Amino acid sequence: MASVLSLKKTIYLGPFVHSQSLAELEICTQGAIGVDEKGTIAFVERDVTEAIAVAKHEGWESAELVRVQDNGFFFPGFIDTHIHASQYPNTGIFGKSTLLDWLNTYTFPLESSLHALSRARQVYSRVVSRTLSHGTTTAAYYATVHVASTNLLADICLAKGQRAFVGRVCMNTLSPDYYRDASVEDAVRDSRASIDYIRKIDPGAELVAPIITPRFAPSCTAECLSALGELHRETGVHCQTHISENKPEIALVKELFPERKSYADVYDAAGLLTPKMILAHAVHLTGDEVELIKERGAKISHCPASNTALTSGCARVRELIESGIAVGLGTDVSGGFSPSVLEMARQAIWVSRFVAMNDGDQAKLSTEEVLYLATRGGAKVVGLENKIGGFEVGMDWDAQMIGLGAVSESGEAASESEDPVDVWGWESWDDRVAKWVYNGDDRSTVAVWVKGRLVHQTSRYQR
Ligand SMILES: O=c1[nH]c(=O)c2nc[nH]c2[nH]1
Ligand SMILES: [Zn+2]
Repeated sequence: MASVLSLKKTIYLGPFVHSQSLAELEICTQGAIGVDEKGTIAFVERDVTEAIAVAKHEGWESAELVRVQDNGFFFPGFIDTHIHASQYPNTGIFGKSTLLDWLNTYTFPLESSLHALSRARQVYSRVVSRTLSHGTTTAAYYATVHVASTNLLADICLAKGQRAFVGRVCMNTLSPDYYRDASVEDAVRDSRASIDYIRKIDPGAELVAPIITPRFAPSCTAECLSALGELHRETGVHCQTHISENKPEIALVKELFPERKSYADVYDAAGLLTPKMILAHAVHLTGDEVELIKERGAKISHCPASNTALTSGCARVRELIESGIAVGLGTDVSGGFSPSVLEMARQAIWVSRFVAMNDGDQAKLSTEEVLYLATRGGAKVVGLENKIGGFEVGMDWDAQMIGLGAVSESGEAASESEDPVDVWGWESWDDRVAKWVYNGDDRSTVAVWVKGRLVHQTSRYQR
């Protein structure tokens, strides 16, 4: 990884957009954001000329200047709160399956094949590059049960400069013979080995941190969940798992854990329902479970594309948000078919419309709201809300430069790039942002920074 000390003071000039609250975006059309040698935001100026922005800040006279290109704006990096790095080759491959048969048919065979480090390297290099190209600056990754390849994923995130939580998957029951933990002791020993390794390569968790990862209740015995709960208590490491994704899964949990009041209670009894737990899906939670999750301070990753692809259901995101639970977005590759959080923002909007068709208009999520979930909401879910998700003094410069294609008076695109968004010049800024949300893709992501380091750029990016 390039040393952060090699960064130069840089002023990012031009429009910027970020969330101020769930419903409110700040759109500053003439901004100047100063980022110091450590990649931290030192100042945020609004409505100033370039010359004034530079002159106002002593010691910044020779700072590098990076200007927004192509009719665009700076936007905080996206946070993918739930993604299976190991499933990336299967994106789009799910047929008509639902969760439990999808796992056996498509997922376990692929994951088990990543014990081969050469294959793991190929898959993990690609998924980290691809998610960076879509503006994902932070990801909460599931790897596989294999320690060496899980550790390799952490190495790759660090080398490519992506902020990440990397989890070695635990599964000691109801799993295929060829892909499982042989015992609770193995699950704990191997989780610990991966935690130790990741803490060694990035001791201050500047970029990469471990995350304890029981796959989900059906694939872990009560003893295994409790042992992982104890490991969580002992190490203070974050946790991630799945909850209430589809109805047969919930019925199975009831059958496997008859003594527990609910699916959420299974995790609570194991000491896993804490403020550092990320629960993916949460489609069919009962009111009591929502209350329990809220009380414990656990977080939720909403995975709209996956929930639709595997016909799991439509999560009632408005209710979750209104209950006070922190919610972010997850691609859930490869239940989800796309590694793009922007696509998840769109999918979250669509799913909320389907909920609204039954429950009423208050269920609808707005463009502003899904952008909040993709950034500030996600930051809360991974416990980094003071560091990432917005443009505030003291936060890290985890950002993307968005470019939109200008159309000239003759009707031709001003640049030769095949930009997916045409801007005519007569749109309001709110409309430009909406056009990006509905039409943008990785071609709109001109450049991406994590902690001030340039980690992705397209040929359009010029310094
Ligand atoms: O969407 C999902 N993807 C998975 O890999 C998985 N494992 C358990 N439950 C799961 N749900
Ligand atoms: Zn998942």
